[in-house]
Amino acid sequence: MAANNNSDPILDEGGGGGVKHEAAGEAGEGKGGGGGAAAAAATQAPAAMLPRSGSRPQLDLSGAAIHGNLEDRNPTILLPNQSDDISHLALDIGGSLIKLVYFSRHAEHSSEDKRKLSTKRRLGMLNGGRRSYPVLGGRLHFVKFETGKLSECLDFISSKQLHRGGVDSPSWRSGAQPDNIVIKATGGGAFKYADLFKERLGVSLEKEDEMDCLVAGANFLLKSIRHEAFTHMDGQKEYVQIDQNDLFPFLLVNVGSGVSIIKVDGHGKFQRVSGTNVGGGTYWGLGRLMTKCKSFDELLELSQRGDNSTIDMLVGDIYGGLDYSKIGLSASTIASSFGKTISDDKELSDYRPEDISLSLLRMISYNIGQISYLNALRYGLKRIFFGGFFIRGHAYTMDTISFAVNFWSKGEAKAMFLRHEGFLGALGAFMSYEKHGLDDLRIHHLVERFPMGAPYISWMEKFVQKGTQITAPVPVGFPVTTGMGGFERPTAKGDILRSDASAALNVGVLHLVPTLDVFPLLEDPKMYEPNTIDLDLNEYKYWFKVLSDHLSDLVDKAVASEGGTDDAKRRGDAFAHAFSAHLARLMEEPAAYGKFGLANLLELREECLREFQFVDAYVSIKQRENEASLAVLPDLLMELDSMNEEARLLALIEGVLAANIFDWGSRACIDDFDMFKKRMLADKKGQPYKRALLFVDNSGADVVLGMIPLARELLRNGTEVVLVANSLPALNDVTANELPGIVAEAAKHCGILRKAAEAGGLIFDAMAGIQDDLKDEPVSVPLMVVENGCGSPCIDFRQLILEGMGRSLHTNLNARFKCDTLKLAMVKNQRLAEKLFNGNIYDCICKFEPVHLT
Ligand SMILES: Nc1ncnc2c1ncn2[C@@H]1O[C@H](COP(=O)(O)OP(=O)(O)OP(=O)(O)O)[C@@H](O)[C@H]1O
Ligand SMILES: CC(C)(CO)[C@@H](O)C(=O)NCCC(=O)O
Ligand SMILES: [Mn+2]
Repeated sequence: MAANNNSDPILDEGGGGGVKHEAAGEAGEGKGGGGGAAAAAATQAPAAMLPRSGSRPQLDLSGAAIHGNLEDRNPTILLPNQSDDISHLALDIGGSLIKLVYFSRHAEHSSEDKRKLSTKRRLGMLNGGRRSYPVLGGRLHFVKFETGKLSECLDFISSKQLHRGGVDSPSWRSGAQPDNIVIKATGGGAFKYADLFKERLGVSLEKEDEMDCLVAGANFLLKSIRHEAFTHMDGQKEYVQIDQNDLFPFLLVNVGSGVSIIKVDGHGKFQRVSGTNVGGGTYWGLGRLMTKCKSFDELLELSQRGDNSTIDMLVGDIYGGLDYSKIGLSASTIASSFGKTISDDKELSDYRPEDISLSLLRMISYNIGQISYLNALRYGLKRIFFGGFFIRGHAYTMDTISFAVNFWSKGEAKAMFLRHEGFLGALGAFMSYEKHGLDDLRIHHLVERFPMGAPYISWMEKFVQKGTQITAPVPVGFPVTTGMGGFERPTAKGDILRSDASAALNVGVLHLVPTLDVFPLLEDPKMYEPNTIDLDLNEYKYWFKVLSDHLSDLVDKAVASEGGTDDAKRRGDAFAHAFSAHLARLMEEPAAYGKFGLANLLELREECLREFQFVDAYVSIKQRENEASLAVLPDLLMELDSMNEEARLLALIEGVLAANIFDWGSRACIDDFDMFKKRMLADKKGQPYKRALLFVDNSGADVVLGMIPLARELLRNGTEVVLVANSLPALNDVTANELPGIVAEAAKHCGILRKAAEAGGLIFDAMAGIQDDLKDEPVSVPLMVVENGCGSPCIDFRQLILEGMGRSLHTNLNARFKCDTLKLAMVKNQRLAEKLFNGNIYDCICKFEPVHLT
């Protein structure tokens, strides 16, 4: 039988089984599947399309008019009442920083030709004028500016035309000048700078209450963003699982320039119960005066090398080196911040700026923690969420606040932090646009695809210029907390303070993917975890090395796929820098972006490529492999047809697994083939599967000689087949756009495929004029193609556009479904084979999991 000779070009360790065995030395690593494919079959047909939310922006065609020359072939159509492209920007203008949240819709890729578009139309991917191509939904970006540099912010808005809905918006393209653009804004600056915005950008700021916005933003984040909240104690970050039904009440402490303390009882139900004027502005203000630091980050960084005992009066200083244990104070506890400076006969310049900064930071953080606790106590609250940019993701700040809360509450109350810490108000203002209908977003509608950080994406041009300056953050010491209310002096190991540029990597660009939903056939969506193995630090190191080793090869391919132009080279460089920065960031702190599995890591790379406008790095490689495989398909089909049914089924499964390399000593580490065969042969006796979902993986032999023949067998048995493929290119994975063309080619050699593809609307009269004998092929069940909503080598079933089973090794090996499931994969990674099965590279998995009817 035919060899399944292709492999994932980067991920598979062996560089491919069978014919194209490029020696195990090729460093790629496996996303797992040789066939890498899996099929799920349901005796009940699942719902074809998930319902869309009713409150999404609708296309408002009223008053539509042609704008420009009527003789043009494609004149711009002006939709004066189409508002959802406008409500794209919201601001929070605080005393120290301006925060922007803006939404960018993805335009159809200009490289997308008409043929592809018409394929999509046929596949129902264009939905009543609204794009449903998932990654085209849009993104939420987060950017901040110093309030003192307001004009930079205005330039940014203006250069991106954010106030007019972005450069892709109809109003921008048509050159229309809506005379009354209104932008939601909160924070004091919404009042203070309203005139300036009108003057410079011609926009009116619609003021939203600051506290309303803080609460709306916090509630939204806690409800919709996975791994948003975390605790930080003794240098350890831990994500908190938020129970949606048990979120309220909580205390929200926003540490901006000043501090607001709010008791939150529900959506829109809250009370500002306290505040303190000793906040972020105090630390930065006093710090600037006393240290001559030029930036907040510089001040924070200084603190990391500080020793506050030269400045603070400690309990031990007062008690002659002793603890005051009777009231629970250790000798190292600060008795009086800055107290030591009263007795020394010293000038400011005699103190180290490092020590000053640390004393200040401890004083203010501790104080905020303590006041927060007291307010929690007032209302009997156990959970305190801290936001605001004073936190700055800084380990020592968070540890100090947590320490104070923990110490004074005797462990009763918990301090938690938010990844989007400083953007609560801006997000709340953004949410207040009623018309955009984001209010009912559920957790899987907003996918933090990967956190490039706004500066990287939004100003790619800038990034490209500055790319080489972005260096991996340098670890520096951070103080470790000890018991009894005190902190020891900083030790050499520990956390880091990142430059502002790389700190932006902390916050992800949120992709709004309105059509995504949880796969309805998952047995238990709550318990579902796509990643088969946890990435501990060792695993991380291993994968980072693999990905780093492949980077230059990938860049070469990506640049070549864009014609090798200077522009492509520039983007290739920028991609390499950005991706390396992410890897470096994750190496230091694997949890920096929330819990991060292998699937996320691989997706990050794909997303990163797309950010730098590499649409499909493997396009020509995929084409070549498809053509080569299609050329041998007729022979394979003939060979298969000459076999008896049992032998054919085995050959088909082996075909998916590239089983010819069994000869080289590989074995099946999971082998449920006999069970599967039994079920399949029972098909014949009148209970064929109604529908099977085949999750296809690689282009070339994998899909053409593996999955398509398997699909054909199912069709022959009367089972409808849905080929589920990636929505966007990822490595050499076949995409939903490419599949119809491949199926049409394959159908030239096979009546079963042809009739089924016609029944499924995949091909129309493709064979008109071609005569062959279809008498033996009474198939009328359809063969269909759907996209899965993914653009990654792995699949997360919480984020799927349609039903299906998943790639079956790195992700989903352990996932359980409500339908019979067959997971087929070849383990093309020695490490994984050993870890999971005590097996070897090229071992195969044929895992059949029937649903046991009870
Ligand atoms: N790059 C930065 N520049 C200035 N301050 C920063 C920076 N990064 C973090 N900070 C800290 O964050 C604080 C501002 O936080 P935030 O943006 O949440 O408040 P704000 O909205 O400006 O203030 P307020 O809400 O009181 O009006 C600063 O006072 C400072 O302590
Ligand atoms: C005045 C605001 C609300 C402006 O954001 C903030 O800076 C703050 O809460 N300051 C503390 C004021 C107080 O309650 O003492
Ligand atoms: Mn603020």
